[in-house]
Amino acid sequence: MRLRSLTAAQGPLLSAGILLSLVGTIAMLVQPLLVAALISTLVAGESAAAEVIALVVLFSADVLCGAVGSYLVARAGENIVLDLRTAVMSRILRARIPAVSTWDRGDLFTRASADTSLARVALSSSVSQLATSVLSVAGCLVMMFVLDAWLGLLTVATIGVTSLACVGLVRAIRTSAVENREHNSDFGSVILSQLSNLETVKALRAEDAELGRATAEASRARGSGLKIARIAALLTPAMNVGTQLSLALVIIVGAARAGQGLMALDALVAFVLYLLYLVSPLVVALMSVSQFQQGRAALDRVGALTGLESEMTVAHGSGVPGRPGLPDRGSGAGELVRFSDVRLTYPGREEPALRGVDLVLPARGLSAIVGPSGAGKSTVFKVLERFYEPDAGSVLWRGADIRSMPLEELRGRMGFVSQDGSLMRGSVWDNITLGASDASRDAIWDVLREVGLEEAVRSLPLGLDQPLGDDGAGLSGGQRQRLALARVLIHQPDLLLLDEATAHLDSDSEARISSIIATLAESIQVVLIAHRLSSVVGADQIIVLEDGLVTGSGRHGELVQVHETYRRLVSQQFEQPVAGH
Ligand SMILES: Nc1ncnc2c1ncn2[C@@H]1O[C@H](COP(=O)(O)OP(=O)(O)OP(=O)(O)O)[C@@H](O)[C@H]1O
Repeated sequence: MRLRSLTAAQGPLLSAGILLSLVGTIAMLVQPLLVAALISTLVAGESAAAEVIALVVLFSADVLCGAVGSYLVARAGENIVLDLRTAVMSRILRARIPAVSTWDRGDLFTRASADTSLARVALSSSVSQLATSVLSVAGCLVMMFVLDAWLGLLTVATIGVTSLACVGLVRAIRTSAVENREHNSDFGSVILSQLSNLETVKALRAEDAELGRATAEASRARGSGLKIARIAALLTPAMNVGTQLSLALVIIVGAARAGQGLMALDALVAFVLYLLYLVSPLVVALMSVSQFQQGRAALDRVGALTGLESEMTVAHGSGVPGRPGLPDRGSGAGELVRFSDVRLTYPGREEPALRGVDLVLPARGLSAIVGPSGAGKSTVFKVLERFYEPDAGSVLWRGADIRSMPLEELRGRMGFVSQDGSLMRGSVWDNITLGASDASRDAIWDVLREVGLEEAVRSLPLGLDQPLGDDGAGLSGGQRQRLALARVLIHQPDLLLLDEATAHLDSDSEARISSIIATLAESIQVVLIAHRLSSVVGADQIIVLEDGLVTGSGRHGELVQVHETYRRLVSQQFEQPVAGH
């Protein structure tokens, strides 16, 4: 993401807007001169029609150019925000999982939403305001010196001292703006985590504590926001004092000079008009420098996301020989996946999650990975999906190293369903076509039928267009899981990975999903991670993972005979005494 090039793309629009605003400013600058000419003509008792017409034209040009110019600048600003947001989201969505997981989610959220919006101020409106106001100030000063150099010097001396004092205020605003962005971001992180865990907060009766946490963060943001407001509030009055002082001096000295015949009366009127015109652009110039500083603080935060490492940089051939592209479905001797001595330690962790895993998944059938909590079961899936790269060892897909394959195609051959199904905001249709935008209506109904959801979806008030909310609200837990299953089946995967996909379901829903899985396992490889061993006893292969190592594999009957940990897990689940007996 190159911020400069994003702004450069809007350069023509921004320049056109600034140019028009400048034309408007020039039209404004000429007005006092015309007023002076009008006065002299009237005093001389001549016709002032030409001056009046010229004044009307100038006023109209001032208004029209100013309005169109500021619209173009605003448009360029909105375009910059859009480009910036697209670039930021492309960075985030294409980043490597380990790179993203080092960031706080709320922080990423604020950078992508609020900070990109503030960046617009820095890149468009404040730049344009600065250009027009600096031109106005310079133009006014030049005209004032042309009218009367002594009065000009007097003005520069009084207003100059005030402006210098204000520059210090602007610097202080920048420091507070950086602090305020951080505080707002912290507040965003807190509310994001609270919104994602609203039910847990309620169940734990932690509303008051959480409200306290949110209020504390909001108060910190208010504190730094007020600090900015206090400094910014001083800017205009400080400038006003300078102007009033200068106005009083100009009128006194000007009147004296006019009395001595050193200055014409119409020139004095024009001078005073220029002085009045000078104040507002001067304040705007200072304010836009302060706004620019605030926008820069936001822009720096957005720019920091350029450091997110993209998956594209690790997607292909990390020094691993092998032809690119996915191997044919027939290759690999009926073997779909082979892990050989796979080792992985998560970034920032000392203990490895996988210590040399060896396993084989055939092209068809049902495999289960079982083992104690923290044994590394989910990590096996993460390695397969290439969310994390192993530190050592290799993973083969139909005989070819997965590092030599296009990431998109590799993931396209796998379907992954997590514990909660992770439905997205949107309709049933949006969820099923996620990553499969070209799926036909018939194909969608086919997969819904396959997972036994056709009736349920047809009975929804809006059918496929029924909005589901963030977590699929509107569907039962079992239906959500089946919808998540339908969403991956539409891609016709060769390998289905189910991470505790039935953990939250009642036995009826679990049985329905188990029967769907059994049917699928006749044609593809299905791998289950399951704590409930009842769902894996019929598996063709059960892999026992302990502390990052495969300590056994086989069918249920065999493992019960020979594997100590598996026997213990089975006895814990099937032979628990019933409460009260
Ligand atoms: N993103 C991560 N960053 C750092 N450590 C992690 C991460 N994910 C998992 N771990 C650690 O790696 C080890 C294996 O985790 P994993 O989730 O694979 O275990 P699991 O067998 O699936 O556990 P469970 O059955 O409880 O879900 C654990 O010690 C865990 O704390």
